[in-house]
Amino acid sequence: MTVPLLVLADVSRHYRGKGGLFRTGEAVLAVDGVDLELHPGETLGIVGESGSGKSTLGRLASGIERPSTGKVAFQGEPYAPIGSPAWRRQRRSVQVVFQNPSQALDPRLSITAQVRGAMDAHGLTGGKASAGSPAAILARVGLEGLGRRYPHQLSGGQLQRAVIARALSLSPDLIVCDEAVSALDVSVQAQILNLLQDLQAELGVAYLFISHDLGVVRHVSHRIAVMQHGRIVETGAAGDVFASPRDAYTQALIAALPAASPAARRARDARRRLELAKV
Ligand SMILES: Nc1ncnc2c1ncn2[C@@H]1O[C@H](COP(=O)(O)OP(=O)(O)OP(=O)(O)O)[C@@H](O)[C@H]1O
Repeated sequence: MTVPLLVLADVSRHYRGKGGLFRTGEAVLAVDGVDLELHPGETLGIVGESGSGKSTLGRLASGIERPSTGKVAFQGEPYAPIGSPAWRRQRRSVQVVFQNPSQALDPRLSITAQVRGAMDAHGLTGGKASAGSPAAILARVGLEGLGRRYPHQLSGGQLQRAVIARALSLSPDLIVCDEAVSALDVSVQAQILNLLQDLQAELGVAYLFISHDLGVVRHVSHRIAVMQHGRIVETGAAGDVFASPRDAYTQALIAALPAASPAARRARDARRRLELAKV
């Protein structure tokens, strides 16, 4: 067994309720006693309905936010105080890809300038970059020849490729993908998911892959953790969780999935006919 890249031990995060200074709102327990481990080169999918705490978990896992209680360790160390030199090193190793790439990019800079800027900020340009030149990285993610373009000159899929390129330029060990393909058309989603998988095979990067879309998570994950009301209610190998979900909530999520292929649809229809015949 490899040493875990990321460990969350009994991690909780609460937020003070709405209501401002003079009115007391109820506190929200967004993440409630979560234990999980992520190994180098692995993809752990986090699924659950809206408000189940997935994004909060992603922020805790990436060190952007700190737990109210419990411990988060990345490469065996707790995240350093935000802004410290140690934190900057950790920030390089843990990258985050959010849902909306146009918000993540600077509209005033070309794509090449944004990748180079990220590398410069971490002292990775001038031959020190293991990921290669900005042009090589952009080519690797399918943006060859497009580096001089500005964000408004790219499609949604190309923008997300640019965000991935910027993350890759820092040679991260972990990329937290928070609904990274949710805003894209289904065919573009598939291209980006395939790109992420190819990059993992080549570079050994691990993903914490957060999505409300079970179909997408099934496609990319080695293991899956199912969240409900801030807690992990089920975790296991992706195939096992889908083939024989133990928790009633997971079963309901899977039952709500549209059958992916005509063969799967035919099998489901046949099961339904059998069930009807029993009545
Ligand atoms: N900064 C915050 N301040 C107050 N409450 C918050 C904050 N962030 C999240 N919450 C609350 O914590 C709970 C979990 O939210 P979170 O965004 O983590 O869930 P989610 O599963 O990612 O949902 P979605 O898929 O809709 O983004 C929700 O009740 C949310 O309103």
